[in-house]
Amino acid sequence: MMTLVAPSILSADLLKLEEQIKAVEAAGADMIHVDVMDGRFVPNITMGPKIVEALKRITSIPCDVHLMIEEPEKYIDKFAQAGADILTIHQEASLHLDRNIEAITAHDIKAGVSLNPATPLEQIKWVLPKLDQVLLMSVNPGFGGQKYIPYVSGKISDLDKIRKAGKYSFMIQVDGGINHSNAKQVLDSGADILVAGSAIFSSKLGLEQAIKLLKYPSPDPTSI
Ligand SMILES: O=C(CO)[C@H](O)[C@H](O)COP(=O)(O)O
Ligand SMILES: [Co+2]
Repeated sequence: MMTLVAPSILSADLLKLEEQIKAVEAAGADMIHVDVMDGRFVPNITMGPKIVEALKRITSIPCDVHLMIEEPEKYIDKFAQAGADILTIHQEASLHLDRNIEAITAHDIKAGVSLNPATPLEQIKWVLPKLDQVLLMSVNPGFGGQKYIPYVSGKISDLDKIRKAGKYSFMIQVDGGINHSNAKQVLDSGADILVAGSAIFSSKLGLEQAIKLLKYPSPDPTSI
């Protein structure tokens, strides 16, 4: 399976957003990851549907919206109408997870569910057949630039085994602390989509090389 890369604009230069989005698209980014934070589910506040609407005017790659908000049911319609192509909600924030997934798919867009690092896979067992994407957080959500939590690699491979055993079609997206040194082992564990913010937008290598090295990671990062 081809590795997909989703640059998180949380780490982009907001004053150069259009230029940077076009640059990552040209460099081979597969989707744009938009981190929505409400200051309640996570201790940070970021962007809303207006950003999604604006992005849709300047890029043709899918808009992958990661909702880190309480009561996501209040905003599903708004983000879908703004143009989200993939809408991911957190299991921990969803009292009625199944109903929320149905609300997303009713818009004919892809539905994802995300789990915090310590949340067991068991929590989403029964909805796996309904999902297009499972987003495994590999940092505690809220901020870019944090360190990858090593035990998440075991969780990725457990989910990959569950996917194979159940013949499910969801993609496994991993988000948080992904860089050129750990990308290969995250992919080897079973991930399909790597979300990366600081490893792309804060890279000294430039956007193009930064994306290329995530898509085709070297087995020996010290050789980069
Ligand atoms: O959801 C997120 C944080 O909650 C971000 O997508 C993630 O942290 C990306 O940033 P980085 O690659 O710098 O860790
Ligand atoms: Co994210």
